[in-house]
Amino acid sequence: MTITAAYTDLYQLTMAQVYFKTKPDGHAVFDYYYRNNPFKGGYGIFAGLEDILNILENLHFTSSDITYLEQHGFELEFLNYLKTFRFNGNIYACAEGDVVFPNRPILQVEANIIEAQIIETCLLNILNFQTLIATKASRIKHVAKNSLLLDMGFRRAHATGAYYATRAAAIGGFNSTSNVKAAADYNIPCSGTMAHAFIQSYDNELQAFRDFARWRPNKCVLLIDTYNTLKSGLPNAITVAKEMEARGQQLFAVRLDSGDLAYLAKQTRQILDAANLQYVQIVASNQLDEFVIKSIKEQAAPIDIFGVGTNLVTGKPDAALDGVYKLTEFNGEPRIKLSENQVKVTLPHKKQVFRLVDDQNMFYGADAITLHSETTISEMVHPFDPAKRLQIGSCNLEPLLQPVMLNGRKTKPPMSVADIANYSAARLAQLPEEFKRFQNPHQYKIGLSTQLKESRDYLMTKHK
Ligand SMILES: Nc1ncnc2c1ncn2[C@@H]1O[C@H](COP(=O)(O)OP(=O)(O)OP(=O)(O)O)[C@@H](O)[C@H]1O
Ligand SMILES: O=P(O)(O)OC[C@H]1O[C@H](OP(=O)(O)OP(=O)(O)O)[C@H](O)[C@@H]1O
Ligand SMILES: O=C(O)c1cccnc1
Repeated sequence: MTITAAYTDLYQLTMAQVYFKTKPDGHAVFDYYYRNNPFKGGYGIFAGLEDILNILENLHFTSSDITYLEQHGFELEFLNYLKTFRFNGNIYACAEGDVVFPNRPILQVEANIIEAQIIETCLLNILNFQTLIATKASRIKHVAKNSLLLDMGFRRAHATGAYYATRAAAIGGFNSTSNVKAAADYNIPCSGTMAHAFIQSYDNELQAFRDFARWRPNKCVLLIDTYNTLKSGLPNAITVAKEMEARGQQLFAVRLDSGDLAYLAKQTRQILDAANLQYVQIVASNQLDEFVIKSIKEQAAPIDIFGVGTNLVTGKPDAALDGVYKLTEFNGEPRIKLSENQVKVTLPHKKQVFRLVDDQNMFYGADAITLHSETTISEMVHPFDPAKRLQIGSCNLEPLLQPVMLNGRKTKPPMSVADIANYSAARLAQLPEEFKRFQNPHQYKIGLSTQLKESRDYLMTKHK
């Protein structure tokens, strides 16, 4: 499926037609943010930016999109407008791969209201999913430490989501993927082992391993649990490893895919070492996630590579990231959405988000939100408790929202997925450990500038 401008919800177009008729020059600012950290964790990893920018640069309605929309009662003048539709707006965003937190803008769209409205669905679709999966991947990376991570999720992903899941997983810290198409398009290392079917297709396991090693001498990984891991798979793999040595080759690894992975890894390591095969690595897979890998690591299992599928690419157990897109300014006037639930009251205005960084270059634990026109901030106030104030003092202030698209054109050359992943890891290293633990992580604070809070409070009173 090619993404065109029709990659949207119908109501965006229904609203767009009315904007076209009543306020065609309306100028809007929308915030993208999410409300809750995924996985009850302490942070998120922002991903999907480069993809959405590429989509926006080329966004248009095809003639078949227009023909389809004709059946939905859109009138001629609006359909003619859609024929030449392009996104010409500005986008300000956190860097892709950055560590992000709830209820503060991660990205802002500033554009003609028709354009800003039509792109909402696609933008949320791309950013919510990739941010969810990159966050999951970073949690898995956090516990896997120096072990390598292989994304095996293609077959279990929500259909074409696998493509973006693979990219997001790489941003979050996965080293390679089994997904050939995504690997090729995003220049992500591609790797893989073998399936049980291959071994089952032979009358005996040893011959299966021999043939596989013969035709795949480099990075050959033998799956050793089809019949009996320690009594059959491992001895047969050792036989083949020795035959490979005789040909001047090396078996790369064996894969464990069932049973007690820690116990089997320890036994396998011992037996391989005793056979002088210290270089043969151990891959483990089977319904892994960050909790199982953490436990396996605590058991000191000598696993070099973890293969992770379902739990990674589906973002289990969270079905989705709750990212939203809210109007904050129209024709230069601040706009608000009220809610019974204080946290859901939106923050008006085009804004800036400053990250506080201490003199050790670590994140201080709070982001400050200001009007876009404020270039610095010395004191921030809790969004709903005026008694809670923080003097910013000696912290450095990093303005997170930077122009990444101006007048519909990207402002920067693309970054490779590997560079985004390295940046993400460096940013995560600046986040203190208490925000990374899985159980009741510290809450990263949010503060408003006095001007922003006063304007927000005024609008709340005005609309009550
Ligand atoms: N040492 C371990 N510590 C913690 N969890 C483990 C350990 N070894 C395996 N697991 C996890 O326990 C679960 C075991 O799954 P399950 O009960 O289906 O067994 P299985 O070995 O997969 O059986 P099958 O032969 O049917 O494949 C998996 O999620 C696996 O990742
Ligand atoms: O994290 P997971 O969702 O478990 O993903 C990885 C699993 O996918 C494959 O199993 P599958 O049974 O599909 O094929 P196989 O014959 O290669 O084992 C692989 O062998 C792993 O067990
Ligand atoms: O390469 C593998 O071992 C692999 C790839 C996809 C799914 N399961 C395993």
